Amino acid sequence: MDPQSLQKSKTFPSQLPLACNPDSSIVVGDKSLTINDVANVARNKAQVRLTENSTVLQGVQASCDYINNAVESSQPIYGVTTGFGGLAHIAISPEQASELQTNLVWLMKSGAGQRLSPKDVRAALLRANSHMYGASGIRLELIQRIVIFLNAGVTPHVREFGSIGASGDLVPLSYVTGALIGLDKSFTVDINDQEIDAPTALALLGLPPLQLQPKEGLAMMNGTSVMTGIAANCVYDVRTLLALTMGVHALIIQGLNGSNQSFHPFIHQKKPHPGQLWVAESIIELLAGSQLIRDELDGTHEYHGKELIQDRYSLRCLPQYLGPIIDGIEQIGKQIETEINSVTDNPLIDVYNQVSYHGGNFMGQYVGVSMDQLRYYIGILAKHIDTQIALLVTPEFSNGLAPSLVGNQSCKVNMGLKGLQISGNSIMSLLTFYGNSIADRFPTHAEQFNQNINSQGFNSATLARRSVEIFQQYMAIALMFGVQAVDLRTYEVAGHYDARTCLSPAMTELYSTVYKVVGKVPSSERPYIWNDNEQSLDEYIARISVDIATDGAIVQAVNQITAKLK
Ligand SMILES: O=C(O)/C=C/c1ccccc1
Repeated sequence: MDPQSLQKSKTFPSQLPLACNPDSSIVVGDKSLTINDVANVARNKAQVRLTENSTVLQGVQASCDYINNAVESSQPIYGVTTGFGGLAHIAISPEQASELQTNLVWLMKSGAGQRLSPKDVRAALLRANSHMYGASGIRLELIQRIVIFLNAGVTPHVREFGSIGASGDLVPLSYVTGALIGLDKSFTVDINDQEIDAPTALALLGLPPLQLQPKEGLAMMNGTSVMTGIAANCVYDVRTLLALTMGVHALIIQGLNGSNQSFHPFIHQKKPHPGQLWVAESIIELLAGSQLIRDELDGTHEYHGKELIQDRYSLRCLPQYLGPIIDGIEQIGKQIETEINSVTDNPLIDVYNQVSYHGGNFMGQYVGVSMDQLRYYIGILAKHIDTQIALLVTPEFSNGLAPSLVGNQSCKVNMGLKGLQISGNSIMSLLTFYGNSIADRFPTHAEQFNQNINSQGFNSATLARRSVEIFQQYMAIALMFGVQAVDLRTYEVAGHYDARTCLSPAMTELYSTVYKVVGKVPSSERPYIWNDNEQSLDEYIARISVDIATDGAIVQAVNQITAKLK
């Protein structure tokens, strides 16, 4: 077919009116979407609209025309005029081509376990982006429904188990598809934290139930969008957690009266890995102006014959340790963005040349392997912080801080942050355990041996989601240690506990916010924790971790660090 005629002759259903301001919308179908775009839609409810670019819209329609022609002329195309997977030898008549697609939704409605969070399902609805490439044979009307659901805050309920991540996320996406078309009352959605059935939701949106056409079930369900949506949200969260990790180290180094010398550019230019350079530069900025550190950037060595002349590795080698993690997470981000902007179903239609290709873009191996790596990185980030905390609480290594960072030492029953450390120790072990891989544990016999290699990408992503949530709890503990440590160090240096006067300016906002979130203000009289019986530390952990998980004030306090991460 002449591509020129494609552009001229096709007509398209008019766009449904959307309740949104098009200027601030995220446009799907024009350009590549970023992880930030996806997170913005998923968490901040940014509005979405489809491109009006006529070439793109014509491509979508042309892919449907291709499928319809193939069905009418009884051409054999996998999953359109044949059965699925290990049953792909079964011929399907044109009369049953539509029923085949609806049936796929029913047979894949076999998920188990809890529901995924609305923000992860919303991220998955960026499947619309994949369909706008015009290679899937799915009607614009169905793609528009995804956008309508997103903008109206209607989120299909999807279960946490059921995808091996090979033929994409068939089981999870069956729930999305069934809800979009209003197939049955057993498909349910969330609207404003309320559960309603999908047909009722469609009625509220003023939409009729939709009959799937040939290829449309496969196009909707045979892709990586759920694992990719979860992964995008996890990468977004981990960038925040990386920035907070830098903040925690900057507090702890000050608490330990560490030196800034090991971050000198001379050292890192001699081993110029991008991540290592970035960490060293950033830590120098985060420590600048502190009265709590040993300022040795000029090459002098403060030495009184008592302490080691140089810091222990968890401080001195911080850029070399964190560098590969920074670089690795940047690489993961790039891979997830490529996956977001990919067509991940099968077969794919080349409307320009009027052919279709059998392939396997639904294999979620990039997500599986990258989320394995993400969890591994989270584990070793936590282990590093755990080591720093061990230095803080042990007088032999803390350069003069009270054991277990006890606040009021005159009260002998005070044991300080002992419980908090043990709680953190228990979480760190979990995080390193979650760092184990799952991509290599795939069943080799799945689906009549058709899916005999598979990615586990969905499981890897849901494990990453859990690992992120646990790390948020851990981060709350780490921040409490950092704040208590700088308060106690301030007392050593200045004879009072208000660290704002001695701390590096770059760290004062994070410091003050960790106070504010638990309803306290820094004071010269007392550190963050004074007597053990004056507060419930578990409530502090809960408040701080909720703030982190909801992009609250603590996250805003490290915005400048996050902005420098790619
Ligand atoms: O082999 C494929 O391309 C797809 C397999 C499959 C299996 C079951 C349902 C849908 C797709």
